[in-house]
Amino acid sequence: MADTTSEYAIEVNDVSMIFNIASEQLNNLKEYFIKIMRHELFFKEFRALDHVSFKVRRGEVVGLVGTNGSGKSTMLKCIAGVLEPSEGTITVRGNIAPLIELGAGFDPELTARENIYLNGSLLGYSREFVDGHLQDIIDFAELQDFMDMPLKNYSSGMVARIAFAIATVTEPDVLIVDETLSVGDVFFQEKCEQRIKHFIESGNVTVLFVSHSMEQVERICQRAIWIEKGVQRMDGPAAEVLAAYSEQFS
Ligand SMILES: Nc1ncnc2c1ncn2[C@@H]1O[C@H](COP(=O)(O)OP(=O)(O)OP(=O)(O)O)[C@@H](O)[C@H]1O
Repeated sequence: MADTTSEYAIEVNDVSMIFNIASEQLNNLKEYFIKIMRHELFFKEFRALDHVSFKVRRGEVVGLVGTNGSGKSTMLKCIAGVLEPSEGTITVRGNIAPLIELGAGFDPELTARENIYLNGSLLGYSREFVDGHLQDIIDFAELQDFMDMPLKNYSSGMVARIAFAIATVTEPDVLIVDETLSVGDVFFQEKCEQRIKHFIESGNVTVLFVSHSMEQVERICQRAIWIEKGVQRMDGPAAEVLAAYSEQFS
């Protein structure tokens, strides 16, 4: 049962994520095993997140910004529970709808319709729930004529449509949106933004949003957190953080 007493939906407490990366380039698995057996393979630590802490209030809409490779997706994956942080703790209160990796939670060999059931079950929806909401999902995605086509034949934008439609068919407590939406066409992006705005207006949904479009972050988010090379640089009102972020690179 979710703890609904705290005012915070997300608490990130001193989180670091360390990846071990091979210190040399190997061409194939055979070379890799030979090196391992000979104890010749060395790893170096790479800190993708370095002591990051922040709290997000219930109903708050927060944008994560930063240049390529600065750790935004890693942060979202840790919050979604896909990755376990190397150090620190994360608490999420309520059910979470993560839209972080396009195609995650889908089977390319199955049809779109079958994938709706598969992905729905991963989000914790019962079969009866999906039965009752199937038409809403199909209508929102606008893919009625493609429901019996295997997902492997879908374009990335079509997959994004299905993924967003399933994850948002009911109001989640926490919605996490990585750049998955950017592969959708402008009309679909606009439709998703309207749905996110509707959630925001309800005041019940906490949204964590990653986008490289500063204009979009400023339009949707009240607050922004800037992460650069794994380090939290700034946390504050979206307009102020975005101004400092642009200033840095101008
Ligand atoms: N599984 C992994 N193993 C090793 N390194 C990784 C792994 N996942 C991510 N990284 C590294 O961590 C860093 C942060 O990556 P991340 O995807 O979180 O950045 P990002 O801010 O989301 O970037 P972008 O804006 O390009 O999407 C990058 O240098 C990336 O190469």
